[in-house]
Amino acid sequence: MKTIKWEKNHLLLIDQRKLPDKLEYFKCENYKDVIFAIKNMVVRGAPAIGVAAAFAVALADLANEDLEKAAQEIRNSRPTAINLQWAVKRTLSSDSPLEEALRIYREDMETTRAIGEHGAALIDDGDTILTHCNAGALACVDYGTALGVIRAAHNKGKRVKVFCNETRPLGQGARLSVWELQMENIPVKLIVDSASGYLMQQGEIDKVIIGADRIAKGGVVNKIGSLMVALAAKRFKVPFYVAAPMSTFDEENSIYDTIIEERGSDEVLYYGGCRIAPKDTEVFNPAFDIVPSDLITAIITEDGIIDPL
Ligand SMILES: CSC[C@@H](O)[C@@H](O)C(=O)COP(=O)(O)O
Repeated sequence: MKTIKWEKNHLLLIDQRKLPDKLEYFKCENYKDVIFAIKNMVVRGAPAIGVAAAFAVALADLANEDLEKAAQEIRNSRPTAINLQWAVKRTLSSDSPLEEALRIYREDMETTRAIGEHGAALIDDGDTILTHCNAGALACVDYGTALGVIRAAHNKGKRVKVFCNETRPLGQGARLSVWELQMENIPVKLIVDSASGYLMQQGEIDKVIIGADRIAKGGVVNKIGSLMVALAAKRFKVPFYVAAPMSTFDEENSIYDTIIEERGSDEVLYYGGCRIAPKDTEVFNPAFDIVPSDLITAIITEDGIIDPL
């Protein structure tokens, strides 16, 4: 299964808004369709957003659009995952944006497998692993980063079990990670986000593995709730790993310079289509948080396992 497919002159994206009930592709015929898909989370997850953005530049180029203007609009579609900026820069500075987008696409598949290989060495037979959000095949072209490590360990015959945080407000853990792991026959249990500290206190979790939207000096930015998981992991001495490609590294800025995306209030006010708070409730809905380096055991990349910056 591929999350992203290029077909001759258009892009197909698994429509992640519809999972787990329906597996459908969303067709992007021009760069504005891709921007819509990124903003509305048809496609989400840092590496997948990067690959989609690369094809958005390619689509703009094929349609003879003003490339600088299109690139700026694509860059602005979501602010936090640095893979998006990285992919736009690469395709824009290439002589053939389509060739470059296809290269980024192929590299993503190689990278996630290399992350899986390196990370699987850290997993012991019988481990129970906690993950947050979805850093799986659906967040990349395929295979995944954090879930790629789990997939690789499972494929090597290690018996692993997974707890998925549901990941409020949009439920990437419940809707996407559980779905992916079930398809791979990897034992998985869903928990509410606030249960993960209790599980660690009870000694039920051997390792935490999450993905990243940005890694820079000082720490890692990832889905809101990652910081609370990391704090509990430190308190209960559970190793806390981040799995991500080198394209997620921001070498120029401090992690505290990252723009943390704020999303709309309806994501919090409604649950499964039902309003769960009084009308006119004020909401603050940051989509990401910052895990400081001292809470991170190691970062798993395609180049090997490294210390946090
Ligand atoms: C390999 S994906 C890593 C991160 O991008 C992922 O954990 C995450 O935070 C995704 O957030 P999302 O808002 O769903 O795009």
